[in-house]
Amino acid sequence: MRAQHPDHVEEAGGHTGARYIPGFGNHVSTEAVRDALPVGRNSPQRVPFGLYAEQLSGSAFTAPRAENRRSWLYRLRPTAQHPAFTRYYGAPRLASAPFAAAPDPNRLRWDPLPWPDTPTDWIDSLVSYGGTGNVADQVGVGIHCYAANMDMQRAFFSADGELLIVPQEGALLIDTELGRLEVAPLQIALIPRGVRFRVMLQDGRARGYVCENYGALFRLPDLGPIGANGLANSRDFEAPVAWFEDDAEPCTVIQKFQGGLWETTLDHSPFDVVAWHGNLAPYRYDLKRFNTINTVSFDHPDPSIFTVLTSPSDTPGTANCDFVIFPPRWMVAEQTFRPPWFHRNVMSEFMGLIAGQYDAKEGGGFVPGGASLHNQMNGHGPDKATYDRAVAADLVPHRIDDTMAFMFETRHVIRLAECGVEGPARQLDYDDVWSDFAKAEIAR
Ligand SMILES: O=C(O)Cc1cc(O)ccc1O
Ligand SMILES: [Fe+2]
Repeated sequence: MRAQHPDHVEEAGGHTGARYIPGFGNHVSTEAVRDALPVGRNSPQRVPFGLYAEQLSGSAFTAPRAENRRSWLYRLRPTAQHPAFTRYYGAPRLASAPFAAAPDPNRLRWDPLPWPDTPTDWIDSLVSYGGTGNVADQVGVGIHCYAANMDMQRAFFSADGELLIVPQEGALLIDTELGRLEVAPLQIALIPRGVRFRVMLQDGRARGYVCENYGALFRLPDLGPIGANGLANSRDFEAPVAWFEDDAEPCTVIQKFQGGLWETTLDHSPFDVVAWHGNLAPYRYDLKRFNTINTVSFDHPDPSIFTVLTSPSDTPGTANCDFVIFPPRWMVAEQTFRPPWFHRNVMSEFMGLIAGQYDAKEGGGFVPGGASLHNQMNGHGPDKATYDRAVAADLVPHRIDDTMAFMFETRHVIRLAECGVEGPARQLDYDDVWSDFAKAEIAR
């Protein structure tokens, strides 16, 4: 199976055979079998090889052109060919907004999710920490973590939103209907709503974070005065080339639909798309390619300068969700308190740590795989160890290295799922990181 098309560049496949097409939201064409892709029309009377043409919509048909996202898939069998879905009662800790618990204003922090003690695949391992908005209104996000130790032998899709997957430990091979993605820690994957996929664990086990975006599709942020280049560059997002299985083994497909899980069993592989074209695709992106921009004079810029992807809301500049990272960078600000400042934010902040140490929490407690939540208007910022060091520091240029924290920042208050409230990983002493600050004394 080899993708052949003159319109795009394809990198050589690694040991998994995954190959990629660069560019975010580009209109691409890819075929795993020569001449499988119809030319000049989306739905010819007779598709090459008798393949079935199917449109996959990521936006309403009538969405403005700049917002319009869809792809055409050419497959061995129509997706419609499946028995009825029945309720699935696995993945017991996966849930959707709105969550019933009363919104909690407290600052919260969690240790990493423990590894499962029985074989657990990616889908069954998902634990919802919380979410915003309402899945039924296509507003808000679900925030989940996974800690899995078994390859998925089945396929999954969320009808409720696109999935931003942030691996923290263990590389993933994500087989999707549109092709295969290799995604290691410090890379991310973005899987469109409805696209079926399965997650294989390249290192035997894997842990990470998921933002399930019920709202407007993630896109690159506007750059304003930054100019035409910078932050996450479009060309560094990679879509997979077409890849398919011609497999008559039964395959269970699980879908998440309005918060509920449903399953059916196909008598064939759902990964049977031989060719596709369009601008709705899964992507991977290497966070190490982020062009980090920061102050070269004074003061600590707002963290929006580190936005990788944004899902806008109906109010300009006020995101349904921003995905923000805190990558390695030089700190050179003069006469400045360099770490994150104390603040209260109208937006709500869920943070995770992929690697290393976060520059607001030198005192410990926020470790790779862990998480924290600072909801709307609730004060937070550097811990005491960070503060003490920063006010005493000699402000020579200093490189923050070997680190990668991230934030899902949303305009809506993050309500906790049951596992977020009661999960064994919840730290009960988080408030203490701010309890030891001495009162400032006014000299009279
Ligand atoms: O709270 C946090 O640690 C995230 C954060 C970082 C920063 O540099 C400025 C604001 C902000 O919310
Ligand atoms: Fe913050």
